[in-house]
Amino acid sequence: MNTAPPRPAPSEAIPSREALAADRAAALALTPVSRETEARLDRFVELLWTWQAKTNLVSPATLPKLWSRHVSDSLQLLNLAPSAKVWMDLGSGGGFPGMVLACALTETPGAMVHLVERNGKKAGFLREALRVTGAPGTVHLANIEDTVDRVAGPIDCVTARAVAPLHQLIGYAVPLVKRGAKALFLKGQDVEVELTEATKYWKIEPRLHSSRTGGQGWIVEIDEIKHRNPSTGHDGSPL
Ligand SMILES: C[S@@+](CC[C@H](N)C(=O)[O-])C[C@H]1O[C@@H](n2cnc3c(N)ncnc32)[C@H](O)[C@@H]1O
Repeated sequence: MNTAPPRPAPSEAIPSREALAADRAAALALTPVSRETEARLDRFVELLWTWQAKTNLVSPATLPKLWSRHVSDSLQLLNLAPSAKVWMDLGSGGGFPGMVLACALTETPGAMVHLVERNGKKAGFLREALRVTGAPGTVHLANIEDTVDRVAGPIDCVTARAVAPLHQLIGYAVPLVKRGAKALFLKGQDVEVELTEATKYWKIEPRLHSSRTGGQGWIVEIDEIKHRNPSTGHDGSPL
């Protein structure tokens, strides 16, 4: 088990090794994975600690609960799409949920996670994370809008966390969902407000799942999307 001490910015509180280990244990009890996946996640988390000192990959305030707030939050998606092999994560940032999913799917034949990120430093981190973990993924250093239509082959599941309002995410996901993908969007406590806004533009029948990692989080699951008004743009906004 690796609980490498973090190298936080000077203003950040340094969590103790014990606190980090306890959070890791609690997270893995909530969302269990194989020993091999645990080892890959340890390598990923260690790399994230190292890079976090120079690139802001996650909110510093969440670092003491990195495993429960970020790793478990990502892993919980696997139960909602147990047979999905090819995933696309929009706006992957520091790798949540996409990089964690790639770590968990490494032993699954045919698995592939497309990580879409327009920030060069973060895309560099994601490439390095794929290298050190050996997880099956590919990084698209690009805008989501330019990528969703261009990736060939089937996508089973499209994900996003903390990237854009729901109506915009739905607009991004339309080409993928039309090709058969399931959308799983991690959202916070304002999910109802976001859903109300989204249904102005899109005909959807979302299923809402309460986050297993506690807090006020939700997962919005969508299998079908139709334009409510054909004269709307890619993100659902009026043309
Ligand atoms: C707040 S971060 C969240 C990162 C990660 N999903 C997470 O939950 O930790 C949002 C990320 O999405 C990326 N992003 C936002 N809009 C994007 C777009 N249109 N195309 C590509 N990347 C985008 C940003 O560069 C940033 O890294």
